Amino acid sequence: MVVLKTGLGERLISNDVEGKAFSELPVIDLQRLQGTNEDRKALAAEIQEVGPVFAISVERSPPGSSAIASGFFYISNHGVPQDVLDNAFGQAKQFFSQPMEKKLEIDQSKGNSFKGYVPLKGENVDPESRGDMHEAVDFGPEQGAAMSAEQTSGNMWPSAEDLPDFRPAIERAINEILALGQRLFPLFALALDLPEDFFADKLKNPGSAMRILHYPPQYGPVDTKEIGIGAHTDYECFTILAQHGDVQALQVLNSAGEWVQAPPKEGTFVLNIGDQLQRITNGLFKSTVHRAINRTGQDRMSIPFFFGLDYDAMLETLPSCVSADRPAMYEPITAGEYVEKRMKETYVKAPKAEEVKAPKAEEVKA
Ligand SMILES: O=C(O)CCC(=O)C(=O)O
Ligand SMILES: [Fe+2]
Repeated sequence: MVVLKTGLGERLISNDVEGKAFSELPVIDLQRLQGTNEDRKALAAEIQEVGPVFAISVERSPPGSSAIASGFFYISNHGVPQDVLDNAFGQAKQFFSQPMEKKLEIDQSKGNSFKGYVPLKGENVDPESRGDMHEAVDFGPEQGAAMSAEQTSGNMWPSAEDLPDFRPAIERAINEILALGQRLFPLFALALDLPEDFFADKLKNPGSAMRILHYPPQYGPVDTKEIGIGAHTDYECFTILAQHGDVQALQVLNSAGEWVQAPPKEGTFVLNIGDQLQRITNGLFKSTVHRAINRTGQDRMSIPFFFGLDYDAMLETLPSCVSADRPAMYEPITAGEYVEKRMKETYVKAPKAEEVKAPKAEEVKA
């Protein structure tokens, strides 16, 4: 076991690379989201239940804590049409297949809002690691807010001459998944025994981002300090993750500190809880530690959508999550300030990226 430092404290993790085989991880069927109040309450109860069964965290919990939901499940019947995701992945493949100089036309360092292209090893989510073995391109909702006065909200798009269908496909995916996040949030309110619309005034313009990731395969012995994406928690309230095809790479930390595989499941997204929900619930909802290692020999793509509160909303501990033996653990901070701080930590530690190349199978074998 080794200690992982996350943005919200330390967690113990095993240093096994392969991870435990996939065993029953919960699938929550969202069909009933459109149903009666009773249907939605029953769904919220399912979200409460995944906590104790799939307690992800072995973090040193405060006295008297009991995780309501520790944060990792699949969602089915989510209402995002499959063709929206297929088109987004199709366009993503075309984007990543371009020559490096084309991709660097929208290099993230050209803007100041964490949007645009990030080459292999251009970021590093785990401070103990040496850079993540993926390339990525980041976008936000077109009408999105900036995280802080220092920043803009602007997206950078590849040229319409090179990739004419890219922007419409990606914007459609952003809009659909953003709307799914808005539909899901009331369930989390219900799971906290709050009125469904409790968070509505903090979700007028959710501080959100959608990434498209490409993980080249890694061969031979894999150093856990140089994997697809190092062990980390996400910064927002929850992440809605689409995985492309049938390529297994995502691993989630279970309560024993072991890595459990989370393979793609047709027609589902993976949903994991992030730091903002952990903060406002005073740790009742756990921000799930996860990572990705692509050892399949195939290229992998995924699209995480990070759904957070409005950047100007205050992350304040809910009074119902505080008690005499469970004092508030986190200082109030705006959602934008929190995400910006975590993003800056992620990018500054990465090595300079220009010349990092994915290893080829034959080079490793030689
Ligand atoms: O690609 C994946 O499966 C996970 C991506 C991820 O954890 C992230 O971008 O935060
Ligand atoms: Fe993540």
